[in-house]
Amino acid sequence: MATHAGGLSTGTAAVHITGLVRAFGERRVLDSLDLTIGPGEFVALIGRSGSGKSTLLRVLAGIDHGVTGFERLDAPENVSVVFQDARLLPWKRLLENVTLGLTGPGAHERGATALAEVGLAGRERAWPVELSGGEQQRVALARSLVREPELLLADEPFGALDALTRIRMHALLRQLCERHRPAVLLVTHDVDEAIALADRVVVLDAGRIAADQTISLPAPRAPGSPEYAALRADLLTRLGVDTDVAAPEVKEVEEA
Ligand SMILES: Nc1ncnc2c1ncn2[C@@H]1O[C@H](COP(=O)(O)OP(=O)(O)OP(=O)(O)O)[C@@H](O)[C@H]1O
Repeated sequence: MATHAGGLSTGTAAVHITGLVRAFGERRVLDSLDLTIGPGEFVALIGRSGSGKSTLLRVLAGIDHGVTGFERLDAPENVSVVFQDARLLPWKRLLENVTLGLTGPGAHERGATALAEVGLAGRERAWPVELSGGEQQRVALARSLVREPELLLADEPFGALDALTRIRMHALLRQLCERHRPAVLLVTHDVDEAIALADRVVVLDAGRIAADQTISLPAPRAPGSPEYAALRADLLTRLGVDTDVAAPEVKEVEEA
């Protein structure tokens, strides 16, 4: 991508954006946006529908080439993206899906190891159609991480999964990120998902980062503690949600 500096060295930020503008016609969806993500840092991006989350992700992924302007736009060249749907090639076996485009020696072994890391050891020769939605997303994660990206971009990766599978995927993603240490930008609508996973939660509003909250709660971050409830309520308020309606379970905890 022409606007990417690429190839940042260790110790500098994985992502460094200042003054980013992305307009569609007259409408500035991203408006002088500033954001920095450190190496290995896990940042969750939340914001109202249409606030520009996916647009920002597409810019960083190099998929959106229509950036209107910026002062600085540094992102690594080695970026992997995971979407809500796994986007596996149905005519290729799992191992081929994971290793597609991989060059260098040991691609086969690296792919098999990645599949094992996501709990799919021995399924290398299976076809995507034989897998559940959650299993397909595991393959998508393996395909992303086998490339050892400096930056992992994830756009609602668990949005189509049932609640139980989503919780399992949270644990898996956290574990994989601790092992591979990519910088992560996770777009999510789910405030609880953001708090469960991220080192920082940033809120996108009116084209800019309106809030940037470091999450210092100890793991596992189960809802229930007053600190969790306060953080959740604060983030929901920033999203314009009435927290009295949105968090009945928090009220019950407080009343108990
Ligand atoms: N190619 C395009 N042409 C015109 N407008 C666009 C285009 N892509 C996005 N937009 C507009 O930019 C705004 C931001 O879209 P984007 O998909 O980034 O929002 P989002 O925060 O990811 O939304 P959601 O949470 O609903 O997925 C929306 O109003 C959308 O209509």
